[in-house]
Amino acid sequence: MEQVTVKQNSSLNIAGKVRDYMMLIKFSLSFMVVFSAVISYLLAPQIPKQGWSWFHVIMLFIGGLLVTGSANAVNQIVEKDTDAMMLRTSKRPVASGRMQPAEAWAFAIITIAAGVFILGYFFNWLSAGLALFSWFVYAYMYTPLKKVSSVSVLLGAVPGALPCLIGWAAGQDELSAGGWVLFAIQFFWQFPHFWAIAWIAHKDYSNAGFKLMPSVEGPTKYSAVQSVIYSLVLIPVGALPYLVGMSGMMSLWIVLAANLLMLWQSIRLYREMEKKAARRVMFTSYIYLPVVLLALLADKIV
Ligand code: HEM
Ligand SMILES: CC(C)=CCC/C(C)=C/CC/C(C)=C/COP(=O)(O)OP(=O)(O)O
Repeated sequence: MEQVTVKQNSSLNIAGKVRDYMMLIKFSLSFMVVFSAVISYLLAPQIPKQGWSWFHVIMLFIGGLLVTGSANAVNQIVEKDTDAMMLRTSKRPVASGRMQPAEAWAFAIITIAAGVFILGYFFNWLSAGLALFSWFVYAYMYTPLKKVSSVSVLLGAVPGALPCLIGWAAGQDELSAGGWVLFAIQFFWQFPHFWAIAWIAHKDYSNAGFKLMPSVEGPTKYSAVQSVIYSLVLIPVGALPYLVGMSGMMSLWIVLAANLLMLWQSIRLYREMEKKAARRVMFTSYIYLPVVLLALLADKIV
């Protein structure tokens, strides 16, 4: 009997540890961040010419996940006290005390080193350097600035959009127009994405002393109109891949439809001014990015 409980406990501990590390790297968010880098890599013109391999796709995914995971681990160490004050983040491993900061630091240092090496060795040092820069801006500039001013969101959108340029650079070994176009789409997308989340969690954020929405009062008409404006900006920006010759008519219409949906949901938020409407914008933002990126890739393959 004793033997069985020891075995059960150890498998429970392992499962708990895995769950903690998945939370430490914010797996779902990091997965999407790296997904955007991989699609950008496959969209780089060099790739079909050189031919692409599953090995390189997997190595880019692993390298990107290590770098992004490290960035999120540093973020959660730095924000452990404020994470503990918010319902949404209080169960995170470092904030809850299940994981010591020293362990999270060890993870963050090993993963950033491994991630940058993988990108540099299997792709090029341009993409590796960009990833390190993105890691630094997110962990050491955006994160500390969050409690100072909502300008932090503008700053955070840079590392948030850089995965597109990192993926492009991994394929092209240069920062050409296509990479910047993908960067621009992901850059502007982040504002309606995040402000919808901040709208829903405004009370949580204020309790922890964060000022992240366009207006200090949080969910106001001014904040809602910002989402409408950025959703409007996404319409011409979303046409850029077609205008620079990266994609065709099929994705042009799909991206336009996705942009109009984002705009419609933002307008409904402006009209209704309720959490329900903010939730619609948030879920639309989750669907928007994969739809747009996959449409651009499909246009290239088909
Ligand atoms: C200024 C930039 C951004 C900010 C401030 C931001 C903020 C957030 C926050 C606070 C959440 C909620 C996480 C949770 O539920 O605990 C979230 C969720 C998410 N974000 Fe963003 N985000 C940004 C950029 C991005 C980028 C660049 C991507 C991907 C390319 C992304 C993808 C996601 C995904 C997939 C989720 C859902 C994760 C989940 O449900 O656990 N976000 N974001
Ligand atoms: C390649 C590379 C290193 C990319 C940068 C990493 C990265 C995770 C970018 C996402 C952008 C972002 C600001 C997320 C929100 O973090 P948050 O701290 O506001 O979220 P939280 O409140 O849930 O902690």
